Amino acid sequence: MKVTVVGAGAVGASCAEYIAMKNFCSEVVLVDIKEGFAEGKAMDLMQTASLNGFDTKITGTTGDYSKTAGSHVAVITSGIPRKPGMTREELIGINAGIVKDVTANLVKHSPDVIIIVVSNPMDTMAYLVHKTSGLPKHKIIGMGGALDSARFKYRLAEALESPISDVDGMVIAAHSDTGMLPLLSKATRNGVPVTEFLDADQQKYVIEETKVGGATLTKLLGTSAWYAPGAAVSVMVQAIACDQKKMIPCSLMLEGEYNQTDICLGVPAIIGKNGVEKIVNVTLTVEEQLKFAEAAKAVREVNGDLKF
Ligand SMILES: O=C(O)C[C@H](O)C(=O)O
Repeated sequence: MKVTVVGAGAVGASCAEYIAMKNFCSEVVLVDIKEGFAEGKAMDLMQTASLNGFDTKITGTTGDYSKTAGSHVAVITSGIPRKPGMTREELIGINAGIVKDVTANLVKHSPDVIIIVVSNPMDTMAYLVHKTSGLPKHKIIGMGGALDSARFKYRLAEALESPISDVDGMVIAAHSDTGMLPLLSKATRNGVPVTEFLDADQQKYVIEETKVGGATLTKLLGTSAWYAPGAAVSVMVQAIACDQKKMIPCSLMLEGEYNQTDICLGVPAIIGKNGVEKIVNVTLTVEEQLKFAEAAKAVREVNGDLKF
């Protein structure tokens, strides 16, 4: 299994590192436009191989996409991250052009590739890849839900004062500060609804902190996060590489599911060797349905700024 990660910045390098550490891929190719940067990151990571006990070969290239030929999966992290005070949506002007070019280069050299989109605004960038790549829809997956769900579980465990391994929960809808929909109604602590443990204020805290999870880190770090995004990507790539049929919330092109059409939004899906094996229809409460529709409206407005 050959995986390409485009963008060797903090997020891309973190993706490559976690993928390699899990030792399920033969090769990871890092691509960057900054001269020598991807090669340097690849070499540094390879020098951890004997220390960390992995056999994945990591190589780097400065923009030579011929080196990515035959990739089964490609991860797009390219573009600029947000700065404190910015929304993800504000990045569309610069990132759309970059994501479009990267997609064309990837598909040219790996026509059967499965693309995982990380660049922001992620739901809109995933939509752009659908509109420009020519790939079938099961091969384009936006990374947001896996990350947002991990942040939800972190906040749930914090409020419950429980180990994270006791907690399960999922975030769907948009990967944005306002459009995320943490499904509190379905979150559990060892099978028991978390609503039986948390009062209204605690529930509100968990939901609000989850939604601004990325913004909180951006404020603390001065740029956006990388460890959890990298780990989330590695879980998705592993689900594909090992045909795990794992249920992961991802930003997918909807054609009627959740009452939406022609839009990429976060929904639970079974991820396996073909990419998206199946979208899972979860019954939402009326309030959740309304929030999902509101998130869709906002993403649609951002999508309207795209030029193909
Ligand atoms: O928050 C960001 O801008 C980056 C990423 O989408 C994240 O959620 O960490």
